[in-house]
Amino acid sequence: MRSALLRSAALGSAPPELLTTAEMGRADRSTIDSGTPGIVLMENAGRAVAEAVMRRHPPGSRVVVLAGPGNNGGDGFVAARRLAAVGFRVTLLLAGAPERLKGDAAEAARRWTGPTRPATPEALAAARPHVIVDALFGAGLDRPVDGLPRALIGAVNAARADGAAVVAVDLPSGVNGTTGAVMGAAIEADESVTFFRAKPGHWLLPGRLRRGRLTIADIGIPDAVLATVQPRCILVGPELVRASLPVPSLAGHKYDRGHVVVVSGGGHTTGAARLAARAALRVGAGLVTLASPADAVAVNAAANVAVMVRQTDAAEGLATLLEDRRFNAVALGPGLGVGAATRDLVGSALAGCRAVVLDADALTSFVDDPEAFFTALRARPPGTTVLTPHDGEFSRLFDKLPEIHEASSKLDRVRAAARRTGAVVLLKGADTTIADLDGCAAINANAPAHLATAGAGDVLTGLVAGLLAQGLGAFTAAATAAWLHGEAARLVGPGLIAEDLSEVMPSLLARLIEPPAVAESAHDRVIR
Ligand SMILES: NC(=O)C1=CN([C@@H]2O[C@H](COP(=O)(O)OP(=O)(O)OC[C@H]3O[C@@H](n4cnc5c(N)ncnc54)[C@H](OP(=O)(O)O)[C@@H]3O)[C@@H](O)[C@H]2O)[C@@H](O)CC1
Ligand SMILES: Nc1ncnc2c1ncn2[C@@H]1O[C@H](COP(=O)(O)OP(=O)(O)O)[C@@H](O)[C@H]1O
Ligand SMILES: [K+]
Repeated sequence: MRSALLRSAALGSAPPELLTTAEMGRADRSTIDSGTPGIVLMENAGRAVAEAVMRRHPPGSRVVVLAGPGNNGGDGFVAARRLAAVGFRVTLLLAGAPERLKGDAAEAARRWTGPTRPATPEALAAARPHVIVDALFGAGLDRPVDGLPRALIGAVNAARADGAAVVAVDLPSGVNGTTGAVMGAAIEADESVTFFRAKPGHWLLPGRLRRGRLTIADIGIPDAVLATVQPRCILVGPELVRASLPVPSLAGHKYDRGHVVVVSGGGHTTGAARLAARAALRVGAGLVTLASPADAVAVNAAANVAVMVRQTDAAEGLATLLEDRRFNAVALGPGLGVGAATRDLVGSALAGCRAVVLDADALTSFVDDPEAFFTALRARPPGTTVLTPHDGEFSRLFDKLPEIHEASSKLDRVRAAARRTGAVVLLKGADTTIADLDGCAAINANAPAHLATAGAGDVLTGLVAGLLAQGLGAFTAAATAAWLHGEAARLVGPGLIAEDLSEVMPSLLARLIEPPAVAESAHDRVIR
């Protein structure tokens, strides 16, 4: 399933693969080794940057190209030449000595025939630019910025605050393309023009907040290099979701679409499980049952119609219920409370091979002895378990582990957690990140900020469970659910409350799922 999702990446219109800076380096090298000279790639990159400037600014505008000492600076020299050729008033400021330029960047500098001045904050301010092309650092940024580069970054941001537009080459200087981290200081761009594929740092926070609009330019690197590079991370998008969503068969029945059990909290905390249960049903599970402690049965029964309610007393009750193998996905955590009773319920759910999604209190209940929990998770069949922590739950459970403590990005933290638990881990947020045991990862970035509202996470748990019940593997279910969740929030818009998310699911799914072709009958023709 997971590999199907990664394969289906090729079907989408916006390329979903996200390349680390190391992977991008391999893509460049592989293209160059196949006969395209590096200077051709650089010329194409610089032209794409110049075109981005031309799209929004008239000739005659004052442009400062701030070029750094590497190939990012080389792209800047090309952009400067192209902009000057069509009437832009270009000032080229170089950070570093011209004789330090090497290879393609040195060649691009030779092709620039205008003056090259030393880059200083004063020179930048004196040029009074309408537009700044930020070609200081791109993929080669490998340490925190300090000294002159830091002062230059400050000067660019000050000029932007005064009205200059900033177009970043590849990445805003100071943003790490692989991790999205700001390395000491970073430029704030209005647009970033990157090449071949986006990088994780364009989508992970805080990099995403610095890059402005993202333009991905074709610079002549063929898609075929992806077979060599084998990227391990994708951006979830509609094409991937469309390819993964289960389509019910005309000949099928509700049990073909799975039966979800959502475990309810006690009489005063049933809302979270109800939100999850309704979402599981809305996303297409054939049946959903709320497993309720005795004191919650009445309230759950009164508040549900299509969702069924069964009394299940504690962990033993859940274990007995789950002896019926038709219950093929279990969701638990929301509203359960933290403690031994929840740990026991999780134990009942994890026994056996049905799919399980654990959220909220089902995670927090294990913070005092995470190792026992991880051992139980690792014993499960691969691709059957999803954990959906928010930042707080993730930190409580994982942050004591050195490999997670030391990870340099959200992507690496989630990958390390997935490796440690064997489960698919989905770490929520504006840059929701999902990873599996093998390091396959996905970032989902379509969620609007108003999705951060009480109960939204419970709905996500239900969506994951509903998709697991319909047979999706854990990675695909988690990635698909995250995108549907974000998109539902966008459809509802500001004012969203968690209940709304499930209610827009039908119109959202209708846009994604092609109904199966129905054989036309004679009767249909007569009526027409
Ligand atoms: N490869 C290709 O064919 C193509 C590549 N393309 C372009 O190349 C870009 C990558 O180029 P790149 O690898 O040369 O790295 P780049 O971002 O210019 O920076 C390296 C320089 O910065 C320096 N430096 C780093 N950190 C620093 C710090 N904190 N503070 C101070 N200095 C620091 C570092 O210095 P050093 O470590 O040597 O002291 C080195 O000199 C990529 O983003 C894209 O725009 C396109 O043209 C398409 C074809
Ligand atoms: N700034 C944000 N932008 C977009 N989505 C967000 C943001 N912050 C949180 N979310 C999303 O909102 C949901 C909140 O879930 P969670 O924290 O579990 O809340 P609850 O426990 O109230 O259900 C998650 O899906 C998360 O990804
Ligand atoms: K840059």
